[in-house]
Amino acid sequence: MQFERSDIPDLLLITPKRIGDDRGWFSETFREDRFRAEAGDVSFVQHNQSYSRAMGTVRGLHFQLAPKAQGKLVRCPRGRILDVAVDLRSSSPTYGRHHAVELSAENGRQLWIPPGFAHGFCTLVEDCEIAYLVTDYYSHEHDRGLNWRDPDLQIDWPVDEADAVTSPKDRQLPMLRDLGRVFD
Ligand SMILES: Cc1cn([C@H]2C[C@H](O)[C@@H](COP(=O)(O)OP(=O)(O)O[C@H]3O[C@H](C)C(=O)[C@H](O)[C@H]3O)O2)c(=O)[nH]c1=O
Repeated sequence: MQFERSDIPDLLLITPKRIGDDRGWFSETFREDRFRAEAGDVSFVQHNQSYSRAMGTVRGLHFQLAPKAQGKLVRCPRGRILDVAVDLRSSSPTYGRHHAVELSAENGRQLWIPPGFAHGFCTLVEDCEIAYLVTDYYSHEHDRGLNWRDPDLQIDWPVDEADAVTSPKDRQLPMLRDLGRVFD
């Protein structure tokens, strides 16, 4: 299992090893000891999975406010997505900056996104699933978001607004400049 630091401190890219044989391969996709050695004192309480039918589906950019802020360990066991995390920590030197990475069933890569970030993704093929561990329970009351189309974020999405499949909720999310201070 390989851990790589990204250009945004605290965001980690994880590539589990695959042990191949005549049947296929086996991979340890999570080990608490290795993960905590790299990410610190993190524990997970919920596991999520979502399926997106169409290529060009955009979910996000979402986060939960404190005290229900969530860290997320994201993987794509089916299909291929562009996964994006935006730093919303007001005290961070990389506030407002994002990291985008392709996660896929083929590359087996995972992205660790600590609390303090907005998270979203765009599907690159049809029939995609993402599966992710989170460090706090879902709370509708604390659920917030940032508009994926915000030009200030300078995210190079592989789909334009007219062709993207999005939820009504996501289409009405605020721009970063209107978000205010959400994380210290
Ligand atoms: C996140 C969540 C949602 N729900 C319910 C709420 C709605 O009735 C339904 C769909 O929720 P939503 O439209 O928020 O799902 P996504 O657009 O996939 O949102 C997620 O996708 C982005 C990329 C994320 O990082 C977050 O985990 C999460 O915001 O599932 C639950 O019951 N539990 C949950 O943990």
